[in-house]
Amino acid sequence: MEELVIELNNIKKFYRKRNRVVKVINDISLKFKDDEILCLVGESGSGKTTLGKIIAGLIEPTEGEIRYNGKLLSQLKGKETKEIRRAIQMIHQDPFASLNPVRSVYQTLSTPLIYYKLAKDENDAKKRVLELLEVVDLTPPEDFIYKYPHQLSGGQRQRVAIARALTVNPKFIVADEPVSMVDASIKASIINTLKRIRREFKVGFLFITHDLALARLFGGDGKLGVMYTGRIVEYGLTDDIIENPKHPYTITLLSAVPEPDPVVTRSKKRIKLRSDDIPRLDNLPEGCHFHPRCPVFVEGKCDKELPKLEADGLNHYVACFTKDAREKMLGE
Ligand SMILES: Nc1ncnc2c1ncn2[C@@H]1O[C@H](COP(=O)(O)OP(=O)(O)OP(=O)(O)O)[C@@H](O)[C@H]1O
Repeated sequence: MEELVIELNNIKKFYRKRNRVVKVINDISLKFKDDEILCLVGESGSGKTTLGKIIAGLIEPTEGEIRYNGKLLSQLKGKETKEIRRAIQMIHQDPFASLNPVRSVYQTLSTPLIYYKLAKDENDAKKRVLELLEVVDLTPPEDFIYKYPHQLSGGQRQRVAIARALTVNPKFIVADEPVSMVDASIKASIINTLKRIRREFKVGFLFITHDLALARLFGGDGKLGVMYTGRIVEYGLTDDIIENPKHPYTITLLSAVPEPDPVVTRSKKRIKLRSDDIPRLDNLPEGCHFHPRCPVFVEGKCDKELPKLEADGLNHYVACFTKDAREKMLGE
């Protein structure tokens, strides 16, 4: 496969809980190539993980379609399906849960190599596993290859999970909050490893995080999608959105990012929302989902109509009726 184009058209994902419908993803359309860097940010419960799993083909949408190089998963032949599954790998949030406790690092990493016939024999598999451990900065690799998960720290386990994703030479990696559960002191070092992997292997990423500063650190040169209640409310170039946010929710998120300089932090305008409550996904408000909290909401409009994600500038898309939200919220 030369190039992989992933296309999501009007994706929805609903779960039924008792008698209620939980609307986790509410009409998302996106198109991107496997060499792109996309970050998804949003509060807990906004649907980031669910969207990541849909992209990786791990869960099916309730409505809408996902196409890989123009084809639906259901239209792919056996070999093609296997190829897509191999091309898109996922790194999960919790390195403790994602590794099998009774399998050594060697067993974890050699199994996919053998399954996909990427290693000729055991010797070849061992050589490749040692190389992969070097790639994820577990050095010297001989010290790690026969260890079990309980003998590794959280950060080391996450590095093994990254190596596992790399075993099958993926084209695109969905990294779901890959450093949220590791010690603060090693977050930056794992991010640096991922950035090097991005460059060296020319692999694209969907990087999921609730932390805008981290999105910028990893994907400042890529694109950013801001999610709220299962919708993308702002989408565009990461640096552009951070410098020039247009959606009231993005503006609010950015105003809450701490600055390294305490003087700047103190001088930053704190935005007062009309409410702090995130709407329930089984009882979403009519109109714009953000309107009950939005400081610039327009009565009779925002509580009645759901704004679409539309172009507002070059490569910048916003789902909001108010075009000067920043001026109104920050006085800029
Ligand atoms: N299998 C499921 N059944 C019912 N509800 C689910 C299921 N999976 C996810 N949800 C709900 O969907 C919502 C979005 O979950 P998701 O994990 O995608 O959000 P998220 O933005 O990644 O949040 P977090 O940062 O906390 O992981 C949550 O309210 C969650 O409880």
